[in-house]
Amino acid sequence: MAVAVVPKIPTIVPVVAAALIDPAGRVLMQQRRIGKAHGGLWEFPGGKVEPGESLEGALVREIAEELGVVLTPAALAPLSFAANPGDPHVVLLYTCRAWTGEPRCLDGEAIGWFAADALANLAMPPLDVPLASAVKELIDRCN
Ligand SMILES: Nc1nc2c([nH]c(=O)n2[C@@H]2O[C@H](COP(=O)(O)OP(=O)(O)OP(=O)(O)O)[C@@H](O)[C@H]2O)c(=O)[nH]1
Repeated sequence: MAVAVVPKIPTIVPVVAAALIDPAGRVLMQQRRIGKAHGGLWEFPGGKVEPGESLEGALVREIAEELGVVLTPAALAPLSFAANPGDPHVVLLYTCRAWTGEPRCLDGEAIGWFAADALANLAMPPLDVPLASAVKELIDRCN
């Protein structure tokens, strides 16, 4: 009897990230520190979910660490996720339009606010390309 060979995949690493959208419809992006994986590329702020954390709890923690702002949990809305064969990371993207404080660059190389049309011009990790498109579509519909 033939036995199906199921290719093994690396253990999945869940990553939560946030598209902070301001009242003008601009999106906050963060440039990764030079020297890290994907260094110098622009991504959505966030990071890996730690054992025992909820997705939203991890996102609130990461955003506080990276930007010094407190996200309003009720304002977090799941938008999309992205994964690629061979890459263990799965990025789960939320949008958020309400937070407390002024975002500051505490962890990345730089942060910036970008119009939806400008997102496609940024150099990004591969997983962020479809996520940025989903954010642009949302903003084009809503703003
Ligand atoms: N935060 C974030 N990470 C992303 C995005 N897209 C993407 O491919 N990643 C990848 O997902 C992984 C997240 O790792 P991270 O380094 O930000 O997470 P962390 O803060 O928990 O990290 P640490 O373990 O290095 O301290 C990185 O390999 C990163 O390149 C994104 O939009 N946001």
